[in-house]
Amino acid sequence: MEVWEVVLAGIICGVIVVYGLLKEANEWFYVRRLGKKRFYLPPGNMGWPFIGNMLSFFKAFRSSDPDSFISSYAKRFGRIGVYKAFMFQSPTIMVTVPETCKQVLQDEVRFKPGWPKTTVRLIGEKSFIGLSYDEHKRIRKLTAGPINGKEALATYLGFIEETVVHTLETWTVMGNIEFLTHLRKLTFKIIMYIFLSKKNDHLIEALEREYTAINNAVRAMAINIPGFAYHKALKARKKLVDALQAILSARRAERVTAAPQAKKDMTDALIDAEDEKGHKLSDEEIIDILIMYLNAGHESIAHITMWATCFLQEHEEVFQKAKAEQDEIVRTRPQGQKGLTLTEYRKMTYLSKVIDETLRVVSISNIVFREANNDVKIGGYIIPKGWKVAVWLRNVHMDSEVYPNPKEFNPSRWDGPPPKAGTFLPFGAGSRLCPGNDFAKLEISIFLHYFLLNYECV
Ligand code: HEM
Repeated sequence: MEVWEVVLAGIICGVIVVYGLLKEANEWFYVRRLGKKRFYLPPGNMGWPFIGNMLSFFKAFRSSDPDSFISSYAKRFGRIGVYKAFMFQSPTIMVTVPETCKQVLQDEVRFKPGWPKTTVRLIGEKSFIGLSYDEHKRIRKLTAGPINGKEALATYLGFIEETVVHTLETWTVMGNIEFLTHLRKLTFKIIMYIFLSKKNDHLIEALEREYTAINNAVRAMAINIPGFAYHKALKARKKLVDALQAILSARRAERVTAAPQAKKDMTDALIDAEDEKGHKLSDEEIIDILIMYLNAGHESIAHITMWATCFLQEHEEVFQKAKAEQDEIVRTRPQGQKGLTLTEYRKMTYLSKVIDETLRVVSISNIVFREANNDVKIGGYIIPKGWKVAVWLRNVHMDSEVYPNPKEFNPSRWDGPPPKAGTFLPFGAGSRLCPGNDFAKLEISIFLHYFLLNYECV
């Protein structure tokens, strides 16, 4: 054998050994240390050191078939709805079918929020995703009613309507517009008014830009180097914190000198909030809660509104049916009544199906994260204490056993009785169910009402 052949054989053997070692590294490091418990882990694979399964995850979400990542597990291991993986730098159990997702979301004792550290750093340690069990309950009670309650919806309806009508009129004279960008501006304007009573366009545009930078990085690799999305997002968060601190300080100063206001917004409610021991929220806590609410309260609505508008445009029959319903609402309106009422909104039954179908097909919050407080048995397998749980809401909505022909946009699939518990989770479930779900549907409906009556995209 020639020397070069020996060297080449050595290199090939070396590469194979290193490949094998790297491929098993996460398995040895995270799985073997579980002792006998490891035999009760669900099937799956732990991917490569540090990056785990993230390369195939990103590849799928950048392709035209984002569901290929999770469906590859079902193909390899069967539709068992629980798989092990290594994602966002943590050993993770992925739950993917209605039964397992529901079990995790409804168990707030054995599961706490488990968002990747990088997401928590962007949204805030003191925001909802970082709050302890008791703090979370208190802040929910304080903020969910004033957003989603019947009285709140009736109060906000007028402002949402006025802003939508004005914005649509402005767009018609702007020529070609980037639809999502402008929808984001619209939805941000609305949430800024509700939380901070701010109508200043310049301020709203500046803050919305920072949110766009944050949202671009929520699912990006956490590389804090200039030029990378995560680095830009951290800088954007700092700017947001500074701007909100200035607003909050000004509000506190105003409240000392000015007479008490009859009209209070959510910032006032957060300043006034007190627990049973008389503790008030610090500025840091209020700012993180605001950062999360302002973000959650505009980004998803903008995306769902955009998709619903596109689906309506693409499906002539659905468009005509939805338009007929809105025409009828206006036609039967009492004389002299200007604008929409909550009663009219409740009559938009077909439009509600269009929105639910959009929420299902798009599944904008495709995954939510938890962490196991203890070893938890699920579907006959174990989720070890400290492991993350990725609750794959999108997979529930794309499950052909629940929704035949799941990729098809078909509002009529909602004609029958309401969906079975755990099969429709666009807003999550359990104690962390989205507190803005009714508000979101109201805002999307108002936009679509005016769009259907007076406009079309060209
Ligand atoms: C189409 C629109 C929306 C969608 C699809 C959506 C989806 C979701 C989902 C899936 C969760 C659950 C997260 C989890 O279980 O960890 C959630 C939580 C949350 N959402 Fe929404 N959301 C929308 C609109 C809104 C609006 C309008 C607001 C505020 C006005 C809002 C505020 C929040 C907050 C504060 C949480 C955290 C709740 C908690 O941890 O207790 N969302 N949202």
